[in-house]
Amino acid sequence: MIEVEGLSKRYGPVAAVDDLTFTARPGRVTGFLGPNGAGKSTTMRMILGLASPDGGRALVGGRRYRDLRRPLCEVGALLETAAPHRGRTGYAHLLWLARTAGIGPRRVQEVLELVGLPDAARRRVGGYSQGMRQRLGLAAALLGDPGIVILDEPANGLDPEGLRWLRGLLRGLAAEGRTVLVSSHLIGEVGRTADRLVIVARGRLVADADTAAFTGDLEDEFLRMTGGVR
Ligand SMILES: Nc1ncnc2c1ncn2[C@@H]1O[C@H](COP(=O)(O)OP(=O)(O)OP(=O)(O)O)[C@@H](O)[C@H]1O
Repeated sequence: MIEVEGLSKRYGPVAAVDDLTFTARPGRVTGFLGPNGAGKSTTMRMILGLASPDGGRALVGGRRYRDLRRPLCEVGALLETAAPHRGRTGYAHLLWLARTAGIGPRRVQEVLELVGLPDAARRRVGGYSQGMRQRLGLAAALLGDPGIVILDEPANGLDPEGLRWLRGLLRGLAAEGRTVLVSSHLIGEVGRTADRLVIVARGRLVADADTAAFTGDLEDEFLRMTGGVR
């Protein structure tokens, strides 16, 4: 479970996140949607202890991220900014991450297969396509077999086959009882996968409902809700 309660963060005059409250529950894919600059990445960074809130709090499994004893095994994250070293192979990158968390090499092989990268794993990351880098990032997020998965724009760089694969992966993770929070500015893509949609605009919550409750054209509703805030 991820609990965000009254979370706020300002950057100078910009209220990046403004009194935001929502919950992402286990066994569900929660889509975290909003236009560019809506505050999605800032929220995820605060959940992961990478930015400090000016107000409110974010809990993962009932605790603050920085209080987790084995963070990689409790919360897996894919962030847009977390780029692996280009000169390393995908395998070496994951092995290095695994070692920092006391995870064995067998799990590295497992996650590489899970994300469809076993052959590319011995090549240097610098030669990867954007889609392959996303898959490597997903492999890193899943390395510790975490019960909570937080993914910032995981669909970026994926081709249609990759998007279909990602949908299956996310549904599978939720079916295993994990909490899955996925940000996107692509409403159509997330609407096909998520059970629940949390929509933000200019740092504020504008909708928090089951996907099934959105009965009209999802894109029209999204644009209507996110266009006229304030
Ligand atoms: N480190 C920072 N310094 C200054 N302003 C920032 C910083 N990080 C984010 N912002 C600002 O906060 C607001 C929210 O940004 P954020 O990246 O969280 O949005 P987002 O919803 O993730 O957008 P996108 O879909 O484009 O990634 C934006 O106005 C952004 O310019």
